Amino acid sequence: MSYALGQDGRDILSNAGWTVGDTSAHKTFTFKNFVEAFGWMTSAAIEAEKLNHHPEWSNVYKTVEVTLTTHDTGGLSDLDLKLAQKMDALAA
Ligand SMILES: C[C@H](O)[C@H](O)[C@H]1CNC2=NC(N)=NC(=O)C2=N1
Repeated sequence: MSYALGQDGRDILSNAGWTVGDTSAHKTFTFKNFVEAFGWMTSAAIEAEKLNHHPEWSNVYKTVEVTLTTHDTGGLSDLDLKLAQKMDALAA
């Protein structure tokens, strides 16, 4: 189950560097090199699977573009916030 993200949750994402739109949040993660980027994606994928909540993302060399949205609800949910916080912690 997930619930629509309120303004408080949207502010948390925004303050953490995510660009928050009506129905999604976006962030560009830049790493030292490809191995760091792909290693982070591997860790983030495991966390996503645990949450049963999956990112839209793409990788070019050391950059990973991430968009989070909840397809089931057609907008941002608490699961997007949870995954964003996991991703940020793993990148720190
Ligand atoms: C059946 C399964 O729970 C759903 O398809 C899950 C899987 N991962 C998901 N990931 C995302 N980002 N949004 C969803 O709505 C979603 N739904």
